[in-house]
This record gives sequence, C-alpha cells and structure tokens, in this order.
Amino acid sequence: MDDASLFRTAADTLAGEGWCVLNGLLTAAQTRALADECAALYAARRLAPARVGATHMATELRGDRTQWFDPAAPSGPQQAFLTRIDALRRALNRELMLGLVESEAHYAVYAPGARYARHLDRLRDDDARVLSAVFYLNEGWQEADGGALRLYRGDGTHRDILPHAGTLLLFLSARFEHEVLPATRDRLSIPCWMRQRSPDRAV
Ligand SMILES: O=C(O)CCC(=O)C(=O)O
Ligand SMILES: [Fe+2]
Repeated sequence: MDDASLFRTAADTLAGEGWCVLNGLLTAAQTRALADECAALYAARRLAPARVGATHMATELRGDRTQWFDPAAPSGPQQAFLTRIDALRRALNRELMLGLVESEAHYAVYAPGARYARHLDRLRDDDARVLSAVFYLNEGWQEADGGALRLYRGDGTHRDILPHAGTLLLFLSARFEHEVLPATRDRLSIPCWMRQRSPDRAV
C-alpha cells in the first residue's frame, strides 16, 4: 500500500473508532535496526527505570526501563523512525485537523514479569498529548509470550494487541485507558506521543 492510502486508512479508522493498528510504517530492516539499538542500550544498562509523574518511581505500577530519543541528536535508526512518524503526523493533521505540532518518543524494555498498570496517557494538568503511538520491535512474538497491550474501550470490552515487530498502535490519548500485561520474554517498544500546542508550554 502506498503512503497516501496507508495514512488515509489510518485516519479513517481513527476518526471512526478512536484507535487503529497500522503495519508498514517502517521496513523490516529499519525495524530491526531499532530493535538492535534498543537491545544494545538495554544490555549496556543505558535505560533507566521509568517514572510515574515527575519524581515518583513506582515499579509496582510500571516496570519498564526507558531512554528518551534526543530530537537534537537522533541516531540513524531513530532518525528513520522520527521521519516516518512525522510524515504520519502531517497526514493525520491534513485528514483530521488535529493540530499536532510535534512528537516525543522513547525506547522501552519490559523484562519478563514487568507490567504497566491500567492508565491514561494524558498527564495531569497537561492536555498536550493527543495521540499515543506505540511501535513494537519484537520478532517472532507468540501469543503464549504474553505482553499484550490491553486497550479498554468505552463499552466495557477490551482488545489485546500483541507487540509484533513492525506493528504501530495508534489511539486517542485522552480516551483509552490501557495496560501492558506481563510477558515471559523481554518486550521492546517505542512509545510515542503526538502533541498539540499547549497553552502552558512553550512549544
Ligand atoms: O508498550 C506499550 O504497549 C504501551 C506503553 C504505555 O502504555 C506507555 O508507555 O504509556
Ligand atoms: Fe500508556
């Protein structure tokens, strides 16, 4: 599918459902380069325990380790990711008038057994995050490995999305509570947020 149709399909599904899964944002080689870099940083202990709120560390609630992408100095694999996310952001702005001005992204690794309890991605007192986008990096993931992202829908049902390499999950940050279920193997991903201009922040 060419980019225009890929992005239009995503926009249509987002407009209707508020969430969608998009495959084909990056090539398999680009995805593998991100997975290799994330795994190498993790092995070198360069990822730090994630925090909930500004200072509070809460491994019970959230057991991943993360490293933010530096927009001023992205690595080659990160640059490829950010270029494609930016193309998607612009397309969604055109199709849905979302007014998304920037993206922020980090690597995340959940070791076996780690989870992220049910939550909303909107930070308290900050409505800048409009769209959550999670890109997954795990080759050969099986259902028995666990680690699904459980997305809670307004009607009381939920959907489980497995973290297969190359899958991008998109959902409206303010609308969908979600959680990361524990896995039996390391689970690598790039959570990313597309932001609107926020009155409280200089963008
Ligand atoms: O890795 C995932 O599937 C989602 C992570 C998440 O919910 C978050 O970082 O806010
Ligand atoms: Fe989240």
